[in-house]
Parts: sequence; C-alpha cells; structure tokens
Amino acid sequence: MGNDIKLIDYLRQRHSTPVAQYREPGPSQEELTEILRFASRVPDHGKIAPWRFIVYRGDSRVKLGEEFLRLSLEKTPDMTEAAQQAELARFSRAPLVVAVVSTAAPHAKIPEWEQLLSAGALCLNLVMACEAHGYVANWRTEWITYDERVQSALGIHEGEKAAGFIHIGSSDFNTPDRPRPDLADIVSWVE
Ligand SMILES: Cc1cc2nc3c(=O)[nH]c(=O)nc-3n(C[C@H](O)[C@H](O)[C@H](O)COP(=O)(O)O)c2cc1C
Repeated sequence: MGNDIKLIDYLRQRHSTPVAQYREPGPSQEELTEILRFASRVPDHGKIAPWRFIVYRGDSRVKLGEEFLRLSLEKTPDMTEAAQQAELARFSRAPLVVAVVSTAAPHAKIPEWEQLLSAGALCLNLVMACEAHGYVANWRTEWITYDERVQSALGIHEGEKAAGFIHIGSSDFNTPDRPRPDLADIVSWVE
C-alpha cells in the first residue's frame, strides 16, 4: 500500500481516524519494518534514542485484553457487559498496536524533559509514517498508561513510560474534522 498525497496537502488537512473505524489489513512485516525505521528518524537531542517500540500483534492483543479486563474487574467488580467487552477489545479492535515507550532517564547533558519531548515527536512521526504507507493510525494512552499493575504485562520496564499506544489499521471512514485552534489565540508575534 502507499499514499501519494503531497506533503503540503497532507499537512493542510492532517487528522486522525478514530480506532472504532478500523479494520484489516494492518501493515505487512515488510511495511511495518519500514514504518518503524522512518518513524525513528525523529529529532533527538544528544542522539541518545531515549525511546523504543513494542509491537503487539496477533493473539497477544487478545491475551492483553483478557488481562485488561481482569485488572479492571479487580477495581470495578460490577462492570457492565459493554464495559467488559471494551476491555477485551482494547488492543484487538485495531489490526496492530505499537507502544512508543519513553526510556527517559537522568543524563549528564540532556534534560529528561527533552527526552520526553522526543518520545512525543516519535509518536506523531509514527502516525505519519503509517499514513504515508496508506494506513490510518491513532495516538492513544488510555488508563493502561497510568496503572502500575499492567506495565509488566505490556512489556514496559520499571522507570519507563508509554508515550502512546499507536493503533494502526485500514479505514474508509471519512472522519469529520474537529475544531482547530484559532491562530490568534496561540501565536504571539515578536517584532
Ligand atoms: C498523548 C496523547 C494521548 C491521547 N490519548 C487518547 C486516549 O486515550 N483516548 C482518546 O480518545 N484520544 C486520545 N488522544 C487523542 C487522539 O489522538 C485523537 O484522536 C487525536 O488527538 C485527534 O486529533 P487529530 O485529528 O488532530 O489527530 C490522545 C492524544 C495525545 C496527544
């Protein structure tokens, strides 16, 4: 697959497609390798690559859904059927999920703030690399980013944090745009 849209046209209307609209296929192994390689070409002060990827595909997404449900039921035993189904489907509603994991740590020269910013840039670059290959992608964090109990099942080590779980798939959905900030509210012109 591919997308021949010119960069300037893409940027003019760039928007995400919500995960609820995703279907198969996701990228092939070859495409995903290229997507991850392109995505990792991201600004990174000090060239320390303070991030890594975890790819969740196949049955691992279903098994993680079972773990999300188990942990959710621990906290909220009276979950509705719909809420339980949402936990089971959390990682299998898209063909593929890729975690961008920040490995930011104290460094002699590079502030941790800048390492975190680089992980955020990596998330958006990954979204755009997917779209350049003709797929859709959505940057999500959700409760699983902030609950200590689920980190080890996700493969996230102590001291690391998910900057995003990028959901990837195909879609024909025509996503309506959301309101965008008025430039007058966000730009200060300094002469
Ligand atoms: C760090 C971060 C985390 C997000 N987590 C969620 C989330 O958990 N659930 C959600 O519905 N949207 C989440 N979003 C928003 C989605 O990415 C949303 O689809 C997107 O911002 C839509 O804007 P766009 O069309 O400009 O891409 C998150 C965005 C960011 C930057």
